[in-house]
Amino acid sequence: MEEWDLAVLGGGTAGIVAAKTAGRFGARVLLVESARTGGDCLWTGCVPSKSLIAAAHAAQSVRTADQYGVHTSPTTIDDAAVLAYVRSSITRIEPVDSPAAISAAGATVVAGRAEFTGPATLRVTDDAGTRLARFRWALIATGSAPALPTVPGLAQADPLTTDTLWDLTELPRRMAILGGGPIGCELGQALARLGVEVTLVELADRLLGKEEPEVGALIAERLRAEGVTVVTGTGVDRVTDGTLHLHGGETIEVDRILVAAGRRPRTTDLGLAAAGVRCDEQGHVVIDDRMRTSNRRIYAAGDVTGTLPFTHVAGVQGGYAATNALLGLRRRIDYAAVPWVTFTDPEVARVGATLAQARHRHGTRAHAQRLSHDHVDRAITDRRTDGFTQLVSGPGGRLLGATVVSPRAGESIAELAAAIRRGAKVRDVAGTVHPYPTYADGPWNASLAQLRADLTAPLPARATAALRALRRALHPIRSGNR
Ligand SMILES: Cc1cc2nc3c(=O)[nH]c(=O)nc-3n(C[C@H](O)[C@H](O)[C@H](O)COP(=O)(O)OP(=O)(O)OC[C@H]3O[C@@H](n4cnc5c(N)ncnc54)[C@H](O)[C@@H]3O)c2cc1C
Ligand SMILES: NC(=O)c1ccc[n+]([C@@H]2O[C@H](COP(=O)([O-])OP(=O)(O)OC[C@H]3O[C@@H](n4cnc5c(N)ncnc54)[C@H](O)[C@@H]3O)[C@@H](O)[C@H]2O)c1
Repeated sequence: MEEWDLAVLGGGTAGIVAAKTAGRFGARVLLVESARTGGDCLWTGCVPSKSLIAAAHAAQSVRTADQYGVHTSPTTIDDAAVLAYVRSSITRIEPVDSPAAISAAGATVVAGRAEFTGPATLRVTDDAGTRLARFRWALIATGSAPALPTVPGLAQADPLTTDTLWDLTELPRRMAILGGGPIGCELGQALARLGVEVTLVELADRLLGKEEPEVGALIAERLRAEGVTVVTGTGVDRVTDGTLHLHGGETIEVDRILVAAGRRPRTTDLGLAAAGVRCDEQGHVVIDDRMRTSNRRIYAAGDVTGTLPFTHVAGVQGGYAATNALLGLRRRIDYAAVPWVTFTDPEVARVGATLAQARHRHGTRAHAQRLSHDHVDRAITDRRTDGFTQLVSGPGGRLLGATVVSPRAGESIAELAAAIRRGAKVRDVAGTVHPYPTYADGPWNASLAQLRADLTAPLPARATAALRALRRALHPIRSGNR
């Protein structure tokens, strides 16, 4: 039977980073991938969606050029060319995630399905048959797949998911999207900008329910202004012949349905019971802060764990899991300082606690400083004052969380993540000089506003008055030119 230091199940971001890390340590590493290395991010997630968003952004820039005095002829969208552009981005990034690149880092890549047969053994099934392998450590990195809600008639309507959307050769004229989370909002806006008549249906009362409450309303308003029909607080009762029947009795006629209603972990048929690996009620593999499962030889990383389902988290978890297993280290992620971005326009960038979460923990000592981007010069020169920055602080002015809504908000959030990671205070952000005029003035101006507010509190105000009086006494104004 083959023997490996580390066996990796799944060749998405988590698996690839783990395999490359372990390979570079000189370990004997096996990576088994059942579909194509690169996983969700490369083939069906981040890369195609951000490319579609780039095309949609170009269309919108042309459409709104008039406001800057730039006059253009009506925009025409060439669906086939847009979709070819999306595929070209995948092709450009794919070599980094290819079997050749993973092998070059010292790991062995096998195309096949992996499943545990015991606490330290695997079965790998490929075209040639099955083989057994023994491992010292293993990493479960099998990711997640789109979840289909149980709506009568939905499955028969041949709904699209983000697994199949990218296979289209032309865009439908009318599309309903079920789910107003990051996928529904990002793709809903992009598809509408590319000429699709989009209806976005969200079961909950607001879009982007994990963000600060005002974010959902702001994004809904923006989507509506761009022609998207946004329906919140209602679901779909059934689907018949291209018609969605909503809870309230309203009907919507569409050509295609895109389901963006969350994801489920890929943990069935992995032999987890035989391996002694525990899952939670949703099927996510339960891990501790070192990414170890209930079987101490087996680690898990990425979407399959149900922690924060983002590529950057999957990669770091994969790298740390490999390091912890092979070198016996105790590397942990500081989840309170992990940022993420929803790539709508404006972007919604977030790190750490919302105000409600901070209040839950610190009561009235938690505080939010909010700044409208009406006060950010770059937003004014770009005519993009529709965003805001909110800094959430706790006892002693420590920064606990932040939300930035603006163009390029994703670029502004990293400094706030670094500040939270360092345990910095809002006044530390204020004390850092930022370049003018940038969208980073949002966080900076918010922190300065907080500092000004703090200085008007009774104690600092008295200290300032005392210092001012002392300085006046020491430096009297003299008459004449001496
Ligand atoms: C439309 C969309 C847009 C997104 N945009 C962003 C974004 O902008 N930024 C961001 O950070 N995140 C984004 N995400 C989330 C991101 O794609 C995921 O968090 C990330 O890809 C998870 O990586 P992973 O390695 O955990 O899983 P995956 O990438 O899903 O990889 C798992 C791999 O395991 C393989 N596998 C499964 N079972 C087996 C088995 N038994 N044996 C062998 N192989 C197996 C699968 O084929 C797959 O290749 C987006 C997701 C979607 C759907
Ligand atoms: N920019 C990014 O980082 C990015 C982009 C896209 C996706 N992702 C990740 O991918 C994952 C999946 O995204 P998602 O948007 O599918 O999931 P999600 O769970 O974040 O949102 C799904 C939404 O669908 C709604 N919903 C559920 N059932 C419904 C129904 N029957 N009808 C109408 N609405 C329904 C839910 O209330 C929820 O708001 C997320 O965890 C996200 O973090 C990240």
